[in-house]
Amino acid sequence: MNAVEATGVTVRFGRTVALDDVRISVAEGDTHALVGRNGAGKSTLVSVLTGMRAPDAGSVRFSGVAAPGVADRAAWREKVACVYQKSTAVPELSVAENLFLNRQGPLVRWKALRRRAADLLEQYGVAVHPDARVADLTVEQRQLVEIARALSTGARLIILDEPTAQLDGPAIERLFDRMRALRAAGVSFLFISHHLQEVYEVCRTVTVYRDARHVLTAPVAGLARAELIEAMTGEAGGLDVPDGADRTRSAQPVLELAGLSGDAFTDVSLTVAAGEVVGLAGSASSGKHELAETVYGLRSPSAGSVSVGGARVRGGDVPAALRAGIGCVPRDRHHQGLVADLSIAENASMTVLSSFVRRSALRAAGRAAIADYDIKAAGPDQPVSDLSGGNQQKVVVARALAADPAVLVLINPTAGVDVKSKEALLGVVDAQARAGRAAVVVSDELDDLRVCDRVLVLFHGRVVAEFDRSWRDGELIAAIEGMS
Ligand SMILES: Nc1ncnc2c1ncn2[C@@H]1O[C@H](COP(=O)(O)OP(=O)(O)OP(=O)(O)O)[C@@H](O)[C@H]1O
Repeated sequence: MNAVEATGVTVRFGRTVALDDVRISVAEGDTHALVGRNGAGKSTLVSVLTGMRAPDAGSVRFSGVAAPGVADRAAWREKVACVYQKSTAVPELSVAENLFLNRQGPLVRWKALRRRAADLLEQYGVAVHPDARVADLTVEQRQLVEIARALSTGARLIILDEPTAQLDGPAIERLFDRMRALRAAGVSFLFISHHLQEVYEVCRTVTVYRDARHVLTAPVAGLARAELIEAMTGEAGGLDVPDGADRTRSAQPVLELAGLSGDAFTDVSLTVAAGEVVGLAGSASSGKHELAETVYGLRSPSAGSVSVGGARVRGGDVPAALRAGIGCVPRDRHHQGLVADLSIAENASMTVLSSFVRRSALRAAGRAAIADYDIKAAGPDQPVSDLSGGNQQKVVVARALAADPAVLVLINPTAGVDVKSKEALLGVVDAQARAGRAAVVVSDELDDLRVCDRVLVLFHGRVVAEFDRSWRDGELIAAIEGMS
């Protein structure tokens, strides 16, 4: 029996066909991966499978029974739940309130509700207090609360949309252990990820979509990585992430941090030379994000200084950092990244907007960004809100580079970006370094760090290790986890 079976699904947005007669079936108790390049149609399928959007054609059945009508939200919640990268929980409410949101009757009996919440959390082994505010939970805790909520409404199919994007290594392992235990209890998962090694680690079956079409469904065991990538890209041949080993760098310092301290990090001194790429790695609590955000002016330092080309940059002032030549790819494209209603051309040129007098020049710059960064879009005038997540991320990178900054600070630059586009984005970082720019790459993705000349590891706010190019995966991971 299939937990869910969708057939002949077509979805159109104006002239864009997001899904073209696709199918998917997730067997009961299976963990089924859905992969594909940015814009392939994965999120659109999720919206159909969760009843958020009625397809233009096609049908969905859960355990052989036709799906409820789109308006009947409660009926959908009993069938399927999706844990998105961005939380759908209400941050100001408590865990207990979120667990029973839309479920308690007209009379809310708080004491009973709290007790039921405590029982439920215990049943699913979620170590979170029912009175805790959701805003105060970690990403991992929040995901577990959402999974417990889904299971308690009776849903036996859980969709995880890039669940590991914001988790560190140990939290990812804990999530996978939990998925395996739930699978043994008959829960089915549809797992969406751009990390193919995760697909191999936790999934049994994989489906590939390409350009809105179904291309392949196969057992994961026995499917070679090269075959999987070929199904996704339509091209034979592996991937080639540039490692920049042949890059030359000068001794000329560009970015200098002197005794920099701030939110969650202490006394960091670092010099990045022209043509050099420095990686910053560390767990979620290591302070690496706060350090990078202080460098590009989002946070104020409590001590120390940031200088570019010998000139000190005013702290806590993003426009001042930009004027000093520091371009950034921020952590969260939803909040600090893009203006959803503006076009690709406008967003990509935001850092240099005043230099465009003519609309045609702006559009030409937008067209160039689409070509350079491999953005799947209808054209430069398309609002970024219409783009898939990975394609929005590419616009953020294009924007950071438009002003031709002397220093690039990139936080998780390839988050949500498909394997093939990752190659292109890291190629851009490599090319920038070759052109004499300096770059700081903040990431735990080993592929992102391979483009770096050296990698600093932070632990509890301090630099605890430094690796040159010859690092091995195991030793870097051990240092990130504080075991070196
Ligand atoms: N609201 C919308 N209006 C117009 N086009 C849209 C809209 N939502 C999605 N699209 C288009 O539909 C196509 C499929 O997008 P979708 O978000 O499903 O891709 P995806 O496979 O999830 O990509 P990613 O890996 O980047 O998240 C894309 O071409 C996208 O631009």
